[in-house]
Amino acid sequence: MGNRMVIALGGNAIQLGNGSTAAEQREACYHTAEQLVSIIRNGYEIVLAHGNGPQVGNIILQNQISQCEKLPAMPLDTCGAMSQGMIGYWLQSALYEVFKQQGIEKETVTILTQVQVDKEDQAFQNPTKPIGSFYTKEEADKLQEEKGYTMVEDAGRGFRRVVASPKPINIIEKNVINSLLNQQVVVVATGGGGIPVTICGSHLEGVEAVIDKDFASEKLAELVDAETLLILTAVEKVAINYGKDNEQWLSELSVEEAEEYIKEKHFAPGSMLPKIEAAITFAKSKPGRKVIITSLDKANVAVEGRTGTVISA
Ligand SMILES: Nc1ncnc2c1ncn2[C@@H]1O[C@H](COP(=O)(O)OP(=O)(O)O)[C@@H](O)[C@H]1O
Ligand SMILES: NC(=O)OP(=O)(O)O
Repeated sequence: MGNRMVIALGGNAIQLGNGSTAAEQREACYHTAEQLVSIIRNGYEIVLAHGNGPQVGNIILQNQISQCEKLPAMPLDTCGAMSQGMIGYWLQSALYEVFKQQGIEKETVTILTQVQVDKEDQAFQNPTKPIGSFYTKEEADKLQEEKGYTMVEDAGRGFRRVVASPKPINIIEKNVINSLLNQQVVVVATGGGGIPVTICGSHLEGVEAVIDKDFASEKLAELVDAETLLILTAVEKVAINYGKDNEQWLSELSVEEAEEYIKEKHFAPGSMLPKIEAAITFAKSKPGRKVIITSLDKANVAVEGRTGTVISA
């Protein structure tokens, strides 16, 4: 098996600030493709995973605004599938262009990915995953009353809808993803954490949830036997005492240290915490596996070992 890497793209790889038009998000994806090209050129077998929080929330809203008898709103699993197709298209198109410009003979394909979850997962009783736009308190109260949404305050930035976020158990399309990697194809997979499904006999049942993309990327990295999980976000390194006077940026983090820092609450739930939890799971899953957390613009330098936070057993 070659040198495999799963790259989990954070929100800013697809959407910069509030730029939510197709042109603006395509521009962000093009920038992402430019940042990743030298890693791809260096011979890694790459799977790109990505989030979908803002996009799936917007698809749901578009569905509801246009809803009428002849245009029924689609359920959340189907909206998740739409977001995978849309973002996969933008990434495929951006990589096609950058490969052509740089004379790289590679193809990219997006796999619509279904991810198995447990229907008894406690997450269904306690929705925690913020999706879509931010609202004022008054707007949030109205949505809660009219649509029955659960709305919560999100890190001082306003109110957002939260949905269930069960843990990924298995990736239904793992074999085809592995085959494509063996053929040196760049694969976009498990977008938006994957489409959550439960297995009911011979039937896959889509469920109303959004899986965390860091946990899904970790599962994917295990199932394709990757050596590295590269988590790209908005910060160059992980910090302890983040945002405080005694903030300390970390270059290396052992699993034991990470577990201790979680207990001391150094990582914000819903943002850095799932990345660290995913990193611990992956680093523990097999000797030699490591996770790098860094920013999109430092991805190359971090893969060369010159920045980022490396988490290993
Ligand atoms: N301990 C920490 N160290 C570094 N960043 C942290 C920490 N705790 C919270 N963060 C915040 O978490 C953000 C990453 O989470 P988020 O924006 O949700 O991820 P994503 O890039 O996957 O969309 C960082 O940009 C940073 O603002
Ligand atoms: N599905 C998911 O985790 O998306 P975000 O990373 O955009 O929140």
